[in-house]
Amino acid sequence: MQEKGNISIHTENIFPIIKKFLYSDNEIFLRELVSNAVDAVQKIKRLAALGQYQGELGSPLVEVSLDEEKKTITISDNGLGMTADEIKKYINQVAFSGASEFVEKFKDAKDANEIIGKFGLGFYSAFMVADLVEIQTLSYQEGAEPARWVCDGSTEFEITEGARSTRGTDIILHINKDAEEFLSKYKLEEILDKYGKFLPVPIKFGTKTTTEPDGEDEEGKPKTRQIEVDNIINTTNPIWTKAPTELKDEDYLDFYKQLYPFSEDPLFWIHLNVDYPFNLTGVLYFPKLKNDFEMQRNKIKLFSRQVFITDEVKDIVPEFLMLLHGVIDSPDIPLNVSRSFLQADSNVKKINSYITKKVADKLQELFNKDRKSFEEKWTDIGLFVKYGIISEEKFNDKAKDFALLTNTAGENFTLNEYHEKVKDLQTDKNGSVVYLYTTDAAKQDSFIQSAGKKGYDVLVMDSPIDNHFINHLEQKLEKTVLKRVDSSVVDQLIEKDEQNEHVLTEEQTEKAKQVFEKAISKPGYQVEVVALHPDEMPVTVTMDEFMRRMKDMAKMGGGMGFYGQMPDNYKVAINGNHKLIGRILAAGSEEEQNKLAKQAVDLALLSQGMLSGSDLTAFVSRSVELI
Ligand SMILES: Nc1ncnc2c1ncn2[C@@H]1O[C@H](COP(=O)(O)OP(=O)(O)OP(=O)(O)O)[C@@H](O)[C@H]1O
Repeated sequence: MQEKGNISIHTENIFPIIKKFLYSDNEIFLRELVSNAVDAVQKIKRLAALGQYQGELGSPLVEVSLDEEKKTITISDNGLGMTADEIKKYINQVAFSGASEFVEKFKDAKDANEIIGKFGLGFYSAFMVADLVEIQTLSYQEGAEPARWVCDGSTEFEITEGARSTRGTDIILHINKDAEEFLSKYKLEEILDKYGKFLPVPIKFGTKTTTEPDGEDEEGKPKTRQIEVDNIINTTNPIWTKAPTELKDEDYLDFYKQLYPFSEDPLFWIHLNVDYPFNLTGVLYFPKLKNDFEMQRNKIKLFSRQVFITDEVKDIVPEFLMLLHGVIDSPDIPLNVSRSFLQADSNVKKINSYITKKVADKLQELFNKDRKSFEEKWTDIGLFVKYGIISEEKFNDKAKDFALLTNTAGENFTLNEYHEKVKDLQTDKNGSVVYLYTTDAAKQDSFIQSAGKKGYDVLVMDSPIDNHFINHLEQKLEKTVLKRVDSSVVDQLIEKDEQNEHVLTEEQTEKAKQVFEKAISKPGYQVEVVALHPDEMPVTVTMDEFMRRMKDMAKMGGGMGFYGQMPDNYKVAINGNHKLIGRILAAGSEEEQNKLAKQAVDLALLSQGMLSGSDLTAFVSRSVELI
């Protein structure tokens, strides 16, 4: 048997595509060839199960071996092998999908999908690293002859009689000069570990030494001995291939540790399992969030039939769940294709919304089943939920029932509960319910206290996402506005019909305004005399809610450049009912008035963490003097 020929279907055009576009990373040749070997082993098992192969199956095994001297890497399997005709058909006719014929032939078999090879190009990735590729193979078919195929990466090939005496295939790669880095045991081990750690057939790479018990010595103590065993690099039944009912919490936690050895235990997990209208299994974990979000992205590993593909799951996993950890396995995600294609793919879209729905359902279930524990985890979960609420309408529809608002007392409320809680006291004269919030409870403490005295409740909105969440709430909730607790003096936070009066005469009011304007003598501060309770602070400095929000957005790069450039504008509210104001007005000299007014303003700024630099120094020395 000797035959020479040309590989059909414009192979000349295909090689550069394989090299450049399909596989940006040439290490994946090993993934492709090992996957083919795994497929071959699974196919023979299937044939045996269907009664179409009666011979000895042996233990399924794929072996990767390295010969540094000969500069070869060999991938061997005891799968179904190929006849010379099959080589011509499956290997030579590149675009002819061998798998589709296989499926056609066994289409009545259950799980035929499982064995579809999707691309028909994987084998040729060998030429990314080899300048000569040889196949030695013996088919399972009765009376089959061993066959050998050899190709140097041009469009010419040669088929001759082969040397293999047992069923299966060896793919021998003669590694080219540019790819010699792969002729290293460590490099291969690393690649196998990356792509093959969870393949469904044992993958052997060399041997390793282990210790096993070896009877007892003369004194009756147990003895051990060292033996060489196959170095199997993979776990063939990772947890996502099992049914949730077979698994205990420890199994999920162990698997998490295996994937992320240095991480704290996750908060909870979701086992994904769907076979219609697409195939997908996996386990997604909610990690404990650290502040360094960037570090926690790209922690979801994408597999296709247990072959690791990538940890860039953008588009497949909704953006707001990118901080989740775990694995997703789906043969229905197109691989090796460009991002834009992936975005447009209808399966990818379906998978994306499936994951969104599953996560929402799981959260709802946790909330319903054990609200206390849900609340305890809220600091971590809340970030996902808020992000999801803002970015995905469908998620919002579900999440609005379990999203929580937390107040300064640490109590949690659903959106409906909170509305009920505050609506009586916190409805303004226009009928809008005003939710008060703090972004920094320590800094805004004096305002929180004042609000508290009025019976108002204050929410804590201090996570990085709350800025956006606040805007979202205002859009979604009917007749509801949110105001930061320090955006006005307490009486003006929630405007009511009744107007309070202060005790100063018109003349005194005007005088007080002048004194304070002079004492401040800085642009951007607008002085106003207001009627607050005598126990409230004599002076309060605030920034208007709208202005502050716009400025915050500008700082975060929200396209509000105009507001970013506006000077800071503050309101200085003088409490006409505070006895200190009367004292200032009654002070002996103008100088004395000025000093006291300055002191009162600085105290207000100090209590809000707004006093620093030379102003702070001046305040301290003035205080010393006054004592
Ligand atoms: N080790 C092997 N044993 C038996 N047949 C093989 C082996 N490797 C490749 N083949 C045959 O060659 C065909 C083409 O392989 P190739 O890797 O190019 O495409 P594929 O396996 O169909 O798809 P892909 O690997 O891209 O998912 C396979 O479908 C299979 O029929």
